[in-house]
Amino acid sequence: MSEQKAHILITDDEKAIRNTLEEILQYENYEVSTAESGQLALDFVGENDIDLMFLDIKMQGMDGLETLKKLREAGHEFPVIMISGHGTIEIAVEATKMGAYDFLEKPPDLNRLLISVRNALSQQNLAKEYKQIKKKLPKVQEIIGESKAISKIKTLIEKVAPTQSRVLITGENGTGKELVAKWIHEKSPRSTGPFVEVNCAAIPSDLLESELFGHEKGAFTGASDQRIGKFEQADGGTLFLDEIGDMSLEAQAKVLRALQENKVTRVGGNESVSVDVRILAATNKDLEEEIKEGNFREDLFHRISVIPIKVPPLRERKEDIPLIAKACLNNLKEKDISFSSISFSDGALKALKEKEWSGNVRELQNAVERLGILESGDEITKETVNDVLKTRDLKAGDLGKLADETEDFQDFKETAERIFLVKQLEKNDWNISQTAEQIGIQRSHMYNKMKKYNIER
Ligand SMILES: Nc1ncnc2c1ncn2[C@@H]1O[C@H](COP(=O)(O)OP(=O)(O)OP(=O)(O)O)[C@@H](O)[C@H]1O
Repeated sequence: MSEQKAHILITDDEKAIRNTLEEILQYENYEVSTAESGQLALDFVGENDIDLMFLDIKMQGMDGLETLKKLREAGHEFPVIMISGHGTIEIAVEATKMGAYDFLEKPPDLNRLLISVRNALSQQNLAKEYKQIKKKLPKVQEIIGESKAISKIKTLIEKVAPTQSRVLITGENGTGKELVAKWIHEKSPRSTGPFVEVNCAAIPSDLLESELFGHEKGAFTGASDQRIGKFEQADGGTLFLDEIGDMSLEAQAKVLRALQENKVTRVGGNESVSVDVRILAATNKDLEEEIKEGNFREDLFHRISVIPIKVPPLRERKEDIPLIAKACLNNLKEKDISFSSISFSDGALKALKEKEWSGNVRELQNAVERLGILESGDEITKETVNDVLKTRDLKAGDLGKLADETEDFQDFKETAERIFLVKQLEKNDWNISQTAEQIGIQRSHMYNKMKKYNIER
């Protein structure tokens, strides 16, 4: 936007003022519109782009301050210069509090008015530029780590991202598979298109088909409207099929057909729709093993795993643990000022490195947050790490040890309960309903307990 072409709206119920301002501003080569009431101004900015508004304070009907309030409530962020013949300091202060850029008294002094306009517009330009730059900055969390394994993955991402190849990302839970998928999208020519994720394990198999391919109105009970599926949503971008190893054989057959034909048919529909989608998939299962057991289609496996990327667990790249822990703490500091002065002692970082992180980076992230909250000083010490993470490391066989170490009955009961629940969930391959049924509690109760004890897969 060049300053000369800026569009200014003058809102004043006095015709003489509107005309004077219009003349001055048009002479300066601005595009000028006028409104004779607050309501008309609100209507106008709802339909037109403007860069600056002059707003009279005392008007019939909705006054200037109320109009300003409504503008801000509606999300309009352009600068507003208030004008008034009855200027008092109090009103000026109130207007400024509500986000007015400046306050001019009638009749406005020409020089003061033009300076205010120029300053307001250049500030507006800067704000717009800032927003654009921010939009262009990658929104994806950086992949932290300098281990050989992570460096290799970063190089691989650079190589495969610009291609159309399908990538299968494997690795344990919480290792960063989704993060890798996001970066492949971000660094690909499709980054301006959508990145759409489907967690195949979280959607019941009878609904997965409609989730992926959409449905026509009335296709099944409950399909009250037509809905487009994830394949169509991802048109021009990337579709990330997370936990693909958990997809039913029926859904696998349909996905295979969609991949072969680059077309999808909505559930209950007759016509197929062409889609331009790049597929990335991830799983924590060994798909070759699943094929042997008849749970995964070999033909689909070959289609999706043109480029395999294996993300190793944290225990195989221990040197990355301190780096990731520090990055997690920095992220927390950005989000929450109460963490701003906390840091790790060298001993604490070393202690973190020695822990078993079966939940990988996700577990480490949660642990760092817990440590940040529970540390009473400014430095997270080795002692706090060992203390806070102690119960987490206890295995079922350590109950005797736990009883020895715990003095408080409530503490003991809760820790034992946590160990029991994790064990049962593991036994049931983290199927929450199944676990709840097996141990004889309600599913909602199970969810509450998992939340209480911060249990995650
Ligand atoms: N190398 C890394 N650097 C920084 N953050 C990471 C790294 N790896 C993973 N993370 C973060 O850890 C969390 C878990 O990662 P992500 O969801 O990608 O794992 P995942 O393997 O897809 O997990 P799941 O199998 O449970 O779906 C995310 O918040 C992610 O941003």
